[in-house]
Amino acid sequence: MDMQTVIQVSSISKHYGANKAVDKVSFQVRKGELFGIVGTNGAGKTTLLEMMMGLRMPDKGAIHVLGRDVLFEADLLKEDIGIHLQSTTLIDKMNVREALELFQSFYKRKNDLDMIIKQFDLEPYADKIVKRLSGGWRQRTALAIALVNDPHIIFLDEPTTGLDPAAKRDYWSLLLELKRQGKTIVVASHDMEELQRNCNHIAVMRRGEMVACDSPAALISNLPGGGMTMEAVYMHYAVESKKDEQHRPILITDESINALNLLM
Ligand SMILES: Nc1ncnc2c1ncn2[C@@H]1O[C@H](COP(=O)(O)OP(=O)(O)OP(=O)(O)O)[C@@H](O)[C@H]1O
Repeated sequence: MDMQTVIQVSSISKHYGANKAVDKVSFQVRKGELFGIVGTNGAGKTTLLEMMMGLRMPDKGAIHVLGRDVLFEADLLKEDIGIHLQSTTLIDKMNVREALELFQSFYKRKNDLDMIIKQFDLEPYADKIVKRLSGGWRQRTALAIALVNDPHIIFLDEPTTGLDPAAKRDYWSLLLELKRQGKTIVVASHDMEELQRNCNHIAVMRRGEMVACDSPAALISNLPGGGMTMEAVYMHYAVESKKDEQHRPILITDESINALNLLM
């Protein structure tokens, strides 16, 4: 791992029975990068992200984040990373400031909350109940929460899902500002245009495998059939063709055996 590499993922796998949620995936993320992960639903993005955060353990392979071996030092790592809540249900009944204070109490290193509130333009909302905020402001609050421990790396799992285009754009400009401040950001997302514009590298997942990983420009220029956008890259690598589906192995599960027994 060279000086600039802050995440090193080495041939990690996580299988749930016969389902290869993540299969032999390797890549690295450098300091200050905005690193994107794309893939269809169920491609393994969340499993991959949560293994990097130390929330799920791989069956095989190794992950080093900020020089720590995640398999053995997940507790120590938590101090240095920011975790973005996928759902705000947990904090729905609190006001914005209370939610930030609660999450800050979990960490030893503490960022200045007033500064975070100001940076995110949350001043008018600080005393408002999270549940009553619009989707965009709730996601902004969730991002602010990810910063309460002044982390080096922020992990985000589809943070803009369900937001309108203006709120999405605002959210991405916040991410760019954090990148400018030197934060490393790893984000699973379906916002192809924003990913193309803003990411240094993007990993494309399909059925647990990483089928491509490069800069958006390289991914686009290496498209065999041509194409000008990340959307085309996504359609080429991430979306299964009818032919792939025909070759997909049939999983024999207890449920399918029971169903067959019922038919016979
Ligand atoms: N805890 C679990 N137990 C069993 N199977 C799981 C578990 N978590 C994920 N899976 C399976 O692993 C595969 C990858 O799931 P994962 O949630 O990582 O995909 P994803 O790309 O994040 O999808 P989405 O965009 O829908 O969140 C899916 O087939 C999913 O059903």
